[in-house]
Amino acid sequence: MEALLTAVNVKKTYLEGTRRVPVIGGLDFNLYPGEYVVVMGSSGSGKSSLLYLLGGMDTPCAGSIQIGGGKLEAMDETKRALMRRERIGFVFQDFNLVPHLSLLENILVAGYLGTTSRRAVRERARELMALVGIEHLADRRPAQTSGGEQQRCAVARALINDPDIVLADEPTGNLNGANSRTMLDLFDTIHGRGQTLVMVTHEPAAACRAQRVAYMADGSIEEFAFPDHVASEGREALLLNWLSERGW
Ligand SMILES: Nc1ncnc2c1ncn2[C@@H]1O[C@H](COP(=O)(O)OP(=O)(O)OP(=O)(O)O)[C@@H](O)[C@H]1O
Repeated sequence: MEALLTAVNVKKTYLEGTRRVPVIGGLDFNLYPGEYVVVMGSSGSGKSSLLYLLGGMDTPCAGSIQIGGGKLEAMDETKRALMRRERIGFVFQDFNLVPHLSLLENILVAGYLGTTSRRAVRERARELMALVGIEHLADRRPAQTSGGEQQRCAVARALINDPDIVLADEPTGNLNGANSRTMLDLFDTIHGRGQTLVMVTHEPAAACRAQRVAYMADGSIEEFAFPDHVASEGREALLLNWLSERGW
């Protein structure tokens, strides 16, 4: 099967004053259509940096990232913005909703940037609000809703342009246990509808929902795939064992 997204020998170095700080040092990664991949790694290992690079929100210092055959590094900012809008949905840990807009408006503005008619965007926004279970909160502003409801709105916003790939950066990091499970169930639903997912998480139990784990250490990736024959109860022990061998 052809990869939907390919990263080849990707490097990222940040400048801190005059000091160069290497974070990603020659990383390879493939994402196939319909996959659900989790990214793990210790704090500061570069998980968010990787997600920003994969989504075309930041550019690598070296190497190549291709989405659907298009090379991100060959695109100018306008083309990259178009690619992001059409192909990528991003869910942030801290929701990133516009405070003075209602939940519905937060979803609509992301859809109005595209070429779809406003009427079709409104219909889709209503459908997505129902999917994530916040249709009764359409007119509320973010501050008038709970963290879990805001994150569900952020997921609906990420889906409004029907992206090929949804990238989620610790989407349960600011949620309590019950809301976190609701969010993970929602990702299961989205994955079940055929969307390709990449989620950063620190939680092994959450990681067990995915098909494989990309573990970041020393600027590159090691991968763990859950064996098909292992029942869901056995997955966490296997993953924890694998992670502990890597000093997690
Ligand atoms: N814009 C930036 N400028 C300079 N350094 C940065 C920048 N963004 C990230 N870094 C540094 O790069 C390293 C990786 O950061 P990143 O946020 O990607 O890690 P992470 O694995 O997502 O961490 P966490 O789990 O704590 O969120 C960190 O040391 C961070 O301080």
